[in-house]
This record gives sequence, C-alpha cells and structure tokens, in this order.
Amino acid sequence: MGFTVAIDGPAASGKGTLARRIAARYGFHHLDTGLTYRAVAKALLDGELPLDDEDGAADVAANLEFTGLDRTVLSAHGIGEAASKVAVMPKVRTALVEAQRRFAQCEPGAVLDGRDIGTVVCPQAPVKLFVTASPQVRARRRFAEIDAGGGKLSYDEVLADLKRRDARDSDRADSPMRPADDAHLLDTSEMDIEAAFRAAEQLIDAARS
Ligand SMILES: Nc1ncnc2c1ncn2[C@@H]1O[C@H](COP(=O)(O)OP(=O)(O)O)[C@@H](O)[C@H]1O
Ligand SMILES: Nc1ccn([C@@H]2O[C@H](COP(=O)(O)OP(=O)(O)O)[C@@H](O)[C@H]2O)c(=O)n1
Repeated sequence: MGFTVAIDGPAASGKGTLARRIAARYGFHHLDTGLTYRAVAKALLDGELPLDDEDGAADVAANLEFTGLDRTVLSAHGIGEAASKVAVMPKVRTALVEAQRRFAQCEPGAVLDGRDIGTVVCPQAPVKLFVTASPQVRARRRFAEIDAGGGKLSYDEVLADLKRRDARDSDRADSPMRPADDAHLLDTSEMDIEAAFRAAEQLIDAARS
C-alpha cells in the first residue's frame, strides 16, 4: 500500500490547490473527493431527478466512474450546494467511500482531499492536514474565481452560500466535517499558496523519513 496524505477542510480553504501541489511534488496520485459528490449531484440535476431520493442517488454513486471527473464542469458554484445535499445521505457516502478507499491504495502514494478523509476514508493515513481560513478570506477567494469566470454572484452571496454549506457539512450525522484528533491544523488565512505548501512539505518529509 502506498503513502497516503489526507487533506480536509471547508470550502475554498485551499485544500485542492495544496493537494495538487503535493501530488506533483511527490509523484502521488490525487483524488478530489468533492468532485465525486459533485458528480452524483450533477447526474441527478441533469436527469431532473430529486436530490433527496437516497436510493436513486446511491445507485448513481455506486456506478460513478472516477476516471474522467471533469473539474471545470463540476466546479460550477450551484453544483457545490447540490453536492452538500446528496452528501448527507449515508447510502451515497458508503458507495463513494468504498471507491475512495480503493483509490487511496495507489502506489507510490495518494493524496485525497475532502471533508472526512482523515476521520473516515483513511483514518490510518500517516499525514493528515486540516486546512482552514476565515469565512471572509475563503469567500474572497471563491468570489475571485467566480468573477474571473464571468459569474454574476456578489461577494455577500458567495459568503452566505459558503456559510450555509459549511453548516450543512459540519452538522450532518454521517461523517461530519471535523479535524481528526491527529490532524495538523493549517490556517491559510494569512498564508499564500507557497507558504502553505512549504508547511505541508515539512510535515510529509518528517513522516517519510
Ligand atoms: N493559501 C492561499 N492563498 C491564497 N489563495 C489561495 C490559497 N490556497 C488556495 N487559494 C486560491 O483559493 C481558491 C480556492 O482554492 P481551492 O484549492 O480550490 O480550495 P478548496 O479545494 O478547499 O475548495 C483558488 O482560486 C486558489 O487558487
Ligand atoms: N469527502 C467529502 C468531500 C466533499 N463532500 C461534500 O461535497 C461538497 C462539495 O465539496 P468540494 O470539496 O467540491 O467543495 P469546495 O470545497 O471545492 O467548494 C461539500 O460541501 C460536501 O458536502 C463530502 O461530504 N465529503
């Protein structure tokens, strides 16, 4: 089994950016598990199927192809909100977590980012990071992305959306978002991407030596 790096944290904290940098640095495989929840939500939205039909959503999750998840299409802002609704359903999580665990075994290593990687998907991972930033900093980052892509949401709408989604992710009964007891907390509110990467690199190098 390869080396696993587990990265969790709330929306727009920088976990995906960090995960991609780490994967490139160490030659590890990367799975953005948020895309798997987003893909289930998108399939339901495209099929005009209800977001709260647990058996229907679990069926989509069980048949989801992990290769070829299109980040550009799936990162649309509205899909994040829908994803957090399907993510409260235990049968959906069971189906996706099973496939995520298989991915985590990739050689020579795998970086997975999400909400429950350190607590549920890979509790044995030798390196766990919980990446945070203040809601205002995260909303500024997400707003800048949406704005650059021609989106029309205001900063206040983005901030309200992030807070609502964080609450849904933290308050759900199954696999709520929380740092594992042995996770390293990385607050990137006043850290640029390079500084966050250097901090993560030190922890990984120490764990591998
Ligand atoms: N430490 C950082 N400082 C400034 N901007 C960052 C930092 N980390 C990530 N970003 C930017 O913030 C946005 C959200 O980052 P992303 O990695 O997609 O977050 P997440 O995966 O947690 O939702 C991206 O535009 C990214 O370039
Ligand atoms: N491991 C994971 C990853 C995502 N999710 C859900 O999927 C949604 C979208 O996740 P994401 O990581 O793509 O969201 P962003 O942080 O990129 O905005 C989250 O709000 C969670 O509800 C989850 O429940 N567990």
